[in-house]
Amino acid sequence: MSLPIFLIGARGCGKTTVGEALSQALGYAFTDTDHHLQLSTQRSVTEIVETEGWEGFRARETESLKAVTAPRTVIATGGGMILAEENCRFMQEHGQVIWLSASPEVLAERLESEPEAAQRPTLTGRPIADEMSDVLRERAHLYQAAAHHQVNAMQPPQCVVEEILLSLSLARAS
Ligand SMILES: Nc1ncnc2c1ncn2[C@@H]1O[C@H](COP(=O)(O)OP(=O)(O)O)[C@@H](O)[C@H]1O
Ligand SMILES: O=C(O)C1=C[C@@H](OP(=O)(O)O)[C@@H](O)[C@H](O)C1
Ligand SMILES: [Mg+2]
Repeated sequence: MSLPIFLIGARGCGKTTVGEALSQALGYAFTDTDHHLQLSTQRSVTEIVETEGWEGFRARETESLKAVTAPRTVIATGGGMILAEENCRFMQEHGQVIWLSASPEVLAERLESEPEAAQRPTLTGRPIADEMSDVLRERAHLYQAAAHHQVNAMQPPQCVVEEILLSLSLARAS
């Protein structure tokens, strides 16, 4: 199988961390839509949002998704990639879509210990634990609908990788 693999899920679920490890396990390239955006614009997510608003960032995110999609590539997407129907359709049509699922409590704990403010400007203006509850309430059904497979992201990264590999090989066998 050489189709791209798209990792989706909320901020802090491990798309970037697990994506790198998964790409090594498969001998695939690794790319991250936010990193691509930062490199191509020479600006951080926070800077883009400050100058162009979330609307501007979301339009650029869609372009970034299309630009990085290639065979034998693991693609870590930004947490809001599923907000546009167009992005969901594109990922479903071009590859395998994996949702890294985690509770708001686990996500908030990870984000509090490593906020990476330049990558993650606030989405709601609320404290991080409340924000992650709000975000999951709004988006869980979108992650679910977009994904071919859901995996438990509340385990060590290498175990998440194993679970993804298992889902993909089961999908191949069926
Ligand atoms: N499976 C995991 N277990 C524990 N910590 C994790 C795990 N995955 C990611 N992290 C940590 O959570 C934070 C966010 O991870 P990251 O990969 O940037 O998530 P995302 O790209 O989904 O926002 C980082 O500090 C990372 O080290
Ligand atoms: O959830 C979101 O809307 C966002 C998540 C971020 O990516 P990560 O999920 O990699 O943190 C980044 O794309 C941007 O701050 C918006
Ligand atoms: Mg990321």
